[in-house]
Amino acid sequence: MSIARLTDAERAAALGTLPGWNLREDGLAIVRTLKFGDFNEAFGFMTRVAIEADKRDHHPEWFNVYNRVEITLTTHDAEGLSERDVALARFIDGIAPAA
Ligand SMILES: C[C@H](O)[C@H](O)[C@H]1CNC2=NC(N)=NC(=O)C2=N1
Repeated sequence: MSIARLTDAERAAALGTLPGWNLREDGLAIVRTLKFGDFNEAFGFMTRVAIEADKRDHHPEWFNVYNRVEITLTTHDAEGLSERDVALARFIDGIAPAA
């Protein structure tokens, strides 16, 4: 199933509503780094994201060391950013610790 890549205008509008996220250099993904108190908190968060991501069939690319989680969201099917990335970013923001 294919999904549309956001237009430049749609992408800019979405980023304006996602202050924690930055556009990757190539413009094809959004990224956010989160810090937690310790590994247990970080992995608990990752578990909640993983369960939701699997329900959505939309999965993050991520990297974890101890209390740090770097998340990249992109849509392979769209070869870039889609509304599914924006939706997952909003879910993540909803369970992320206050900055
Ligand atoms: C076959 C399967 O539905 C696809 O590979 C899904 C799974 N998870 C996915 N996750 C992300 N981030 N992008 C995708 O395009 C994607 N596609």
